[in-house]
Amino acid sequence: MVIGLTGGIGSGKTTVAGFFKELGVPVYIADKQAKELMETSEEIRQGIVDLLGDEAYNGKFPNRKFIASKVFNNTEKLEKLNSIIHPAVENDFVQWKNKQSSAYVIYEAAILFEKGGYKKCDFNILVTAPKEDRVKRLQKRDQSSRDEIEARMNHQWSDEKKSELADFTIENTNLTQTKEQVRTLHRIILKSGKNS
Ligand SMILES: CC(C)(COP(=O)(O)OP(=O)(O)OC[C@H]1O[C@@H](n2cnc3c(N)ncnc32)[C@H](O)[C@@H]1O)[C@@H](O)C(=O)NCCC(=O)NCCS
Ligand SMILES: Nc1ncnc2c1ncn2[C@@H]1O[C@H](COP(=O)(O)OP(=O)(O)OP(=O)(O)O)[C@@H](O)[C@H]1O
Repeated sequence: MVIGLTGGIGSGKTTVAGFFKELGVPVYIADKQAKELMETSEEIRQGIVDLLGDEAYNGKFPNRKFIASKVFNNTEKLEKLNSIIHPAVENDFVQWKNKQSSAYVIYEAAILFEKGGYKKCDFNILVTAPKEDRVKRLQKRDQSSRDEIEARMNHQWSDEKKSELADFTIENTNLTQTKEQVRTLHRIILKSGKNS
């Protein structure tokens, strides 16, 4: 069974994924794997250089700040970048999933709904948090500017739109309450797996 986990930038999806991991659930973080594939796949490197120019890479390492500056204010380029990276991430996930022997796994991806990945998941969890909380968290975590954060938010659906597709929504403001909701969800998912 695959449980999709998503949420807007800074909502706390990776934090929630960590709570599932503490319960022994295998977790696949799409962002993290995308980063790894960008460093190891020559096909991806060449595709990005063809799209954005030689400045996109320093040797085998992507220049993430440069790439971000080129795509988060250019929908066409972002879509092209996604088309280069996402298929490789999806293929990598399937190979990883086939090696897991647990009752279910978590697939954490920032744009699960936007890109349709939720249709391949048995249940989908949305993590939300007030926009200002998210902006403050990211300014603290990444020293990002408000403009940089909002440029990314502009390429992500609103929480309202995502919540129409989510099977469960975690309002992640208080970490203790969030952790309790994860425990509850864990018990429900295990029980649902027993009946199927
Ligand atoms: C443009 C890149 C190089 C910027 O890297 P950087 O280290 O600055 O950001 P990072 O990858 O950590 O992303 C931070 C957050 O930005 C948002 N974000 C990332 N990619 C996208 C996207 N394609 N669409 C909308 N939001 C995105 C997410 O909320 C993500 O959690 C990187 O985001 C990227 O390659 N994105 C395209 C591939 C992708 O979609 N990756 C994420 C899921 S597989
Ligand atoms: N409820 C909370 N209260 C305070 N800080 C939080 C809370 N949840 C998460 N954080 C912090 O906010 C930051 C963003 O959280 P996290 O990385 O889990 O979000 P994310 O949705 O995965 O972000 P991104 O889309 O950038 O990957 C982190 O520094 C995290 O420690």
